[in-house]
Amino acid sequence: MVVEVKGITKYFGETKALDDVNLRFEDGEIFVLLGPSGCGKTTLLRVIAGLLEPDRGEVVVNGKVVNGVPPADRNVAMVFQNYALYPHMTVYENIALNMKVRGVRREVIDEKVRRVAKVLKIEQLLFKRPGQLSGGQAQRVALARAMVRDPSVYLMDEPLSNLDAKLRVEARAEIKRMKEMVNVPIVYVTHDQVEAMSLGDKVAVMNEGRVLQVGTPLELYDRPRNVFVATFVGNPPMNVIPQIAFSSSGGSRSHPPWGNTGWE
Ligand SMILES: Nc1ncnc2c1ncn2[C@@H]1O[C@H](COP(=O)(O)OP(=O)(O)OP(=O)(O)O)[C@@H](O)[C@H]1O
Repeated sequence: MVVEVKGITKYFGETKALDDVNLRFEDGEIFVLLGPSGCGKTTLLRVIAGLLEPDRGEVVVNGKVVNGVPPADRNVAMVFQNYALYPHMTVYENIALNMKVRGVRREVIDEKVRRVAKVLKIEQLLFKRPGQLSGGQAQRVALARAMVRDPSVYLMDEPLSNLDAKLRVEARAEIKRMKEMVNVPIVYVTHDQVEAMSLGDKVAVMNEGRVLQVGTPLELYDRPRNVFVATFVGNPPMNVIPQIAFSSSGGSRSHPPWGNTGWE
């Protein structure tokens, strides 16, 4: 499965939430969208899911343009920060619901629910209700519910933000384990650069609706293309030292030493 976004631009009134975004998400990779609040990450996920139509550009799944295809027919699985589990159903019923609605046979449903419950270590929770679960357990149930669907792509919007630090580390390991099993792209939104660097196979750094750089965590860390990426990525953040710009030929200064800092 390959999911691509090509030249995606999206306005909300005067606000340009996305500005000519081009990305390619491939099988078996966790692709992190990293950027500050309001940079357009969630909007991009919603465009991929079909919950929003872009003003310009295309969403392409396995070579086919899916603009205009309703969300229900795009076969995407979304995992949000509020897990949106149905409180009146058991964990088992929550995980099984989508398959049940699609008319999957009961034996097949049972086999899938139990298999995924084993991977995510929630077998002992299957007959509890969401209100009886801790945040970490509820988060695993939400992941399990997404995993049984065999989607073309997983879209995850800060799914771990409600967890405490220790649980978050464990949950990241679970998402990595999940990646080994599902073999479709996982697009993962976060504003937390530690999460991005530890989870992402590839990371796109976004700001103000634009993608500033795409690379592996190491590439972004070692060779940031601009000051925004350099200061946003890495912990502790990189120090940026103003440099006086000289022209390369003739030794004459292109800027007075007290003036231009040499970077944007
Ligand atoms: N439904 C909407 N109506 C109007 N403006 C919107 C709407 N959704 C998003 N925006 C604006 O579009 C821009 C991008 O928002 P988006 O939610 O995609 O950012 P984000 O990077 O996901 O932020 P956060 O990390 O805070 O969720 C913001 O300026 C936001 O105010």
